[in-house]
Amino acid sequence: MSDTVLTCENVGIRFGGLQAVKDLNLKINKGELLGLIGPNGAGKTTVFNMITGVYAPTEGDIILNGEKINGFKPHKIVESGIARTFQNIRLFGYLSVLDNVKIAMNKDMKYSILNGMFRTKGYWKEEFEVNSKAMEILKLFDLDNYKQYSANTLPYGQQRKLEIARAMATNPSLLLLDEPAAGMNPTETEELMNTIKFIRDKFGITILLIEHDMKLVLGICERLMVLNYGQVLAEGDPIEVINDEKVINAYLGSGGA
Ligand SMILES: Nc1ncnc2c1ncn2[C@@H]1O[C@H](COP(=O)(O)OP(=O)(O)OP(=O)(O)O)[C@@H](O)[C@H]1O
Repeated sequence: MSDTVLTCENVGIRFGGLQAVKDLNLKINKGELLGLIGPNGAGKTTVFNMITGVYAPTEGDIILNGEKINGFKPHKIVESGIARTFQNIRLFGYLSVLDNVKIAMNKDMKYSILNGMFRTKGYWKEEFEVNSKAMEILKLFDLDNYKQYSANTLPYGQQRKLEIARAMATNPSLLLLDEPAAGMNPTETEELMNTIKFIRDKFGITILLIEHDMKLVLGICERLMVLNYGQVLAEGDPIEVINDEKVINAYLGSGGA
């Protein structure tokens, strides 16, 4: 079996007259940590939106573990094994930390509405299992002590961590992180870097990451791809890529995004 988890073949998308992404060719191998960078408006989030089924590409194919997934609805993409976090935190703020993780595990639950209404033995058994699994995940992220807190009462860095924990609860083979360090202070960013490395090493999960924070990018990414005006400008070893003249010029041209 191939080690490739995700392939994008000549992927593109057009919004009216704007070609937001063009001829994207991308391969990510199992366990790889790949960074997707580029100036503001380069098309990075649009790539995530196509991979996760928010937008269907107007050109090309997206293949996950050998299966063509372009055109799948977002919930089907989650079932296929892709999880993501967003630029702006999207937690259920008034729900508990534990419930935020349990909701993400919904796709694994099998009990029917009737089982739930009448609180059958099957319901309690499944509820117990889901609870235990959610607690295990919270422990991994050092969030178990906050399980009863409303998500929106956690400090910012912990909320970002909870988002990743929630994404991991869907048991993905590919995790997409959209600017996970946005708004974090240096200590929180450092902790986040350790968390990302930890989940990659512990679960052998494949991670594609959009980030503007170069310390984080260079600290954890093994390979970088740079987008500019929707096209790949450079790709390869992170240090070589960020020293590439084309890349420097693209960032300077955008005001150093
Ligand atoms: N739904 C949409 N309709 C029209 N244009 C869109 C849509 N989504 C994105 N775009 C445009 O596509 C281009 C790429 O946007 P995108 O958000 O992917 O960039 P980005 O690299 O993620 O930027 P940033 O770093 O600022 O988040 C931009 O010109 C944007 O305005």
